[in-house]
Amino acid sequence: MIFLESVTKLYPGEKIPAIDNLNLHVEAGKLTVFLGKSGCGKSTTLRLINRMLDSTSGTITINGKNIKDFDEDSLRRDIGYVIQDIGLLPNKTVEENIAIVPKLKKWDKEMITQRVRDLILMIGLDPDIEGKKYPRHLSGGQMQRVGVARGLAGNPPIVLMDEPFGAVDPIARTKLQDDLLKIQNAEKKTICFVTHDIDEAIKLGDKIAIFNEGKVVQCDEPIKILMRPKNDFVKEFMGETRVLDALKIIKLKDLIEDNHKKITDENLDRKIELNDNSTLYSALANLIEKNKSIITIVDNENKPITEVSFDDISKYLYKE
Ligand SMILES: Nc1ncnc2c1ncn2[C@@H]1O[C@H](COP(=O)(O)OP(=O)(O)OP(=O)(O)O)[C@@H](O)[C@H]1O
Repeated sequence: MIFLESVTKLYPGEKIPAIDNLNLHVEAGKLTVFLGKSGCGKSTTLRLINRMLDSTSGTITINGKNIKDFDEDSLRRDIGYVIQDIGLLPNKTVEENIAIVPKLKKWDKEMITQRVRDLILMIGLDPDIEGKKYPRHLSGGQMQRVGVARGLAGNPPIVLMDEPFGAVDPIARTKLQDDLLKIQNAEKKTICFVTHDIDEAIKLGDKIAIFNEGKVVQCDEPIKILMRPKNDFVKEFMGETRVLDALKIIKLKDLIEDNHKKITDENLDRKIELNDNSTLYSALANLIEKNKSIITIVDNENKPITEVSFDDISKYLYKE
């Protein structure tokens, strides 16, 4: 849905382009994380997409149409933009801040009130309490939430988020990430999300685009980035614990569906209860803890379903 083809951006007066012949395909309805070290061109790429910046060369299309052929104002209204320093208007309440784009889009009053209310609830605040407050009366984390709500308010199909949770403490950040995932599940926006936090990228991304020196080196599902890094740069960037990170995101039930074995040992001393959140990491931790090579998987009534060995985990991790 968003295609960047051979895009280059040379800032005026600079010798080295910030974006250098970059190619990227951002899929519709998915959250694509732009991940990379400081200065590798993530924010510049975001700003090229909503034309806050114009490229020096190359083509960017949205749904097949060159972004240069869109009316600039309507392009920006249809692309939500959430930044770390969210710039809420201080003289407007939370609900008024969130209502800005719907008002610009001339939605009817009732629709605006409903959308604003729904969003305030979705970001875990109370429309009748925080909704009536001014930004200076909110905590940093609450302000970030309002920034996210404001970016989504006009129901834009595309949302660009530039380190939106960078300035909050780790606990508030985890909650913000969980809420974003919930909202994304319901709204299925095309989101480009900039971060340099690997854990955040793995948790949020349907896809992760790894940036280096103004180029996208690899754009894939998190599991592929972790287990099939395209080159040494990606491998090193994801770090020496990348295999453990992969174990944490692979569901145990996926391995079991793929590899259903009969129970050979009824010893329930080495068991793990299967639920939707069980991962290969929990299975492996259990194997190590019990110092065994096979573990029995039971359902929530303690009935054995199957068994999983160390080898099964290792094979599944590396399967094509
Ligand atoms: N207005 C500007 N004029 C000149 N150079 C710029 C300008 N903005 C950014 N750059 C340079 O372009 C390169 C890419 O910057 P960009 O902000 O896109 O990187 P980034 O990956 O988003 O970094 P960070 O994670 O630190 O925000 C950097 O070398 C930066 O110094």
